[in-house]
Amino acid sequence: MGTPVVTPIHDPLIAPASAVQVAVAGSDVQSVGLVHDRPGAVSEIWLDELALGLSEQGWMALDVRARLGSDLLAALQQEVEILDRTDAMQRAGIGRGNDLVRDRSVRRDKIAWLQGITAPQAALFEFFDAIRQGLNQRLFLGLKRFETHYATYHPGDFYKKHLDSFQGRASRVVSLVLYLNEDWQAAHGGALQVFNRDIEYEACGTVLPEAGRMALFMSEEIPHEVLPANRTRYSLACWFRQDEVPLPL
Ligand SMILES: O=C(O)CCC(=O)C(=O)O
Ligand SMILES: [Fe+2]
Repeated sequence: MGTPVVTPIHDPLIAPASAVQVAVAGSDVQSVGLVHDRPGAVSEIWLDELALGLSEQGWMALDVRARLGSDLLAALQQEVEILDRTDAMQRAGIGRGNDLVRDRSVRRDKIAWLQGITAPQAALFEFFDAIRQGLNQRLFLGLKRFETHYATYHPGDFYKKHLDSFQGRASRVVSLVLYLNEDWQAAHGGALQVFNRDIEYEACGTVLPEAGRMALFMSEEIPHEVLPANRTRYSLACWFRQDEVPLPL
């Protein structure tokens, strides 16, 4: 069952310095192009499901391959592979500012923040913003924006059990992880282990990082862990935030 200790994790230092402000307060009433351009990508019924999963269980795993399309998934996969191969990804840290700790006993992944500038990223950002608006309309979370980074876990890499946000910080409120690995088998390790929000040492779900799988959970409530991978593991993490500008914790 692993260690019963939950390590609350601050935001990483390598904050998106030029984070794209994708949302402007009050813009929730506007509809998102994606909803109209690609019917079915983000439907009202699907958003209802997400809101229900988050409010009832605090987390859920689902398949979004058909919603995003295989071409977009493949394009994102290609981007992260290139970033990884060209050493453009930086070792992820824990904490912010002077408190940053690159503690390799806690997490070993490498990350690169997305700016939403390339065509695949722009399409993805549209998808994320439709989710942000849909959750706001249903759960009144007041999510102002999101930030997102690619992550690579090389063989042996892991991320120990943690929470993505401290309770009451009103920073990261909802976490989303999208996986980008074709043909991922259980034997490859690297699963996301999700723990019960009330009984922190009780594992309540496992998500294999197969391309098109998506995990969604409440950042302050759901302890989770990335088990050691024994094959390179690509993913994309996104946090929906209540604060408008990144403030030091
Ligand atoms: O990649 C995953 O499955 C989860 C990553 C994670 O927990 C994080 O980046 O905070
Ligand atoms: Fe996390």
